[in-house]
Amino acid sequence: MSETPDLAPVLAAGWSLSADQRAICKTYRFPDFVAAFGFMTRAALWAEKWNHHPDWRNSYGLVEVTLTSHDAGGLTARDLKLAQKMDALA
Ligand SMILES: C[C@H](O)[C@H](O)[C@H]1CNC2=NC(N)=NC(=O)C2=N1
Repeated sequence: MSETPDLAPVLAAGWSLSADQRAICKTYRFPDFVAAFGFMTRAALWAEKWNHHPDWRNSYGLVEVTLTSHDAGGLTARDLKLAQKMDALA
């Protein structure tokens, strides 16, 4: 973790640390595809604005998100910031 972010707030919010500790993950569940994709669309606009993009998978109302800073090879404050934004948008 190059910028040694404080993970406590996002872990308390339901994110989990990957086994290699280089990413945080969370699964969101929405009532249907439109709600899930609406969330993804709102999150995508923030991701693009901040030039920090999620790795994610969607299946109907489910959105599995992994956040890591590929350029840093691990977690940075950018992941925490996007995680908190995604929670606010969900
Ligand atoms: C060229 C551009 O700045 C990079 O590809 C950005 C874009 N979004 C990114 N998102 C994430 N999560 N990690 C990165 O390293 C990253 N790099």
